[in-house]
Amino acid sequence: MPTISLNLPGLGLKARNDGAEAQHDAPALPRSPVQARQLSKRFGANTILDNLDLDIRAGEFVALLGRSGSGKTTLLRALAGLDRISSGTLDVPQARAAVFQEPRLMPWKRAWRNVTLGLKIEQPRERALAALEEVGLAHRENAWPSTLSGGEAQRVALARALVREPQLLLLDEPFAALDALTRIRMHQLILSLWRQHRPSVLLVTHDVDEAVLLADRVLVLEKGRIAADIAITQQRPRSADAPQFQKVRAQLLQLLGVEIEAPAEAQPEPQTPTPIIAPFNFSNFSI
Ligand SMILES: Nc1ncnc2c1ncn2[C@@H]1O[C@H](COP(=O)(O)OP(=O)(O)OP(=O)(O)O)[C@@H](O)[C@H]1O
Repeated sequence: MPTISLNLPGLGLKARNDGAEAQHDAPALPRSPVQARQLSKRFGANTILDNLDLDIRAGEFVALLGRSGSGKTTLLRALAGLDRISSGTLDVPQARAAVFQEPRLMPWKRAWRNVTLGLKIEQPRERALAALEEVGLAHRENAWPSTLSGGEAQRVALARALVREPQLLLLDEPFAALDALTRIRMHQLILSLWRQHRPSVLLVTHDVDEAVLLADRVLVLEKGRIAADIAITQQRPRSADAPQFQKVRAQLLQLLGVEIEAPAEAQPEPQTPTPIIAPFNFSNFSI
């Protein structure tokens, strides 16, 4: 007689129809909304993603690091449904939205119209305004994209993502083109929006500090697969000066192939006077 297993989530019960006793297991975890199995992506003869497995849990903030050309954007585009995968399986929520390095606003549409662009929804203006309000830009609803600063334009792009009420928010280096101060403000904004709406987030970044500052988990992509998966347990708000932060940063830099010299004070005293070289400053270090 064939065995049919019926998983009853949350009960840890397996019902079988083969007469055997029901087993009591550990409670089943809810299924991850993002699941990639044996996912491969090839461009011609080049295999960029190679039988990659990935899970992102509901409401989880995951950052993805990797050397240039390792396939981060390729993975993000596959998750966004912008590119087809070559083989494997990929489950993603229908409600997903992406924000890229450049805001990609239509220059001939006012800010609020950019927010609801392509959406068939009731009361689009009110919905756009509410989303702009969330990113602190309600007062610029009628602005043309050319009159917005880089940070403002990126916030309109975020509002455009929010209005779609995504279960999965894909961020491809959205802060990379911004000045340092605006980037700090954007970090705060993205965390507060994430707390409020709790989508699953995948943030592609080159900035190790940004990854450790924001994410629950940092992944490193290498040779087409997830080569490292590091949980960040430090409580938010996180300080880059905390030993915990520095330890993870050093670990990630090492995984990314960045040689780190021991801090100057750990070096033995030189016998003869040597020119003073400022210690390497890790803050905002990016690859
Ligand atoms: N449409 C395409 N056709 C052919 N090759 C592509 C295409 N898109 C990406 N690639 C190649 O796939 C590889 C990975 O590119 P991808 O942009 O995903 O890397 P990345 O990790 O995001 O890089 P970076 O950090 O520099 O942005 C690169 O070698 C790139 O040239």
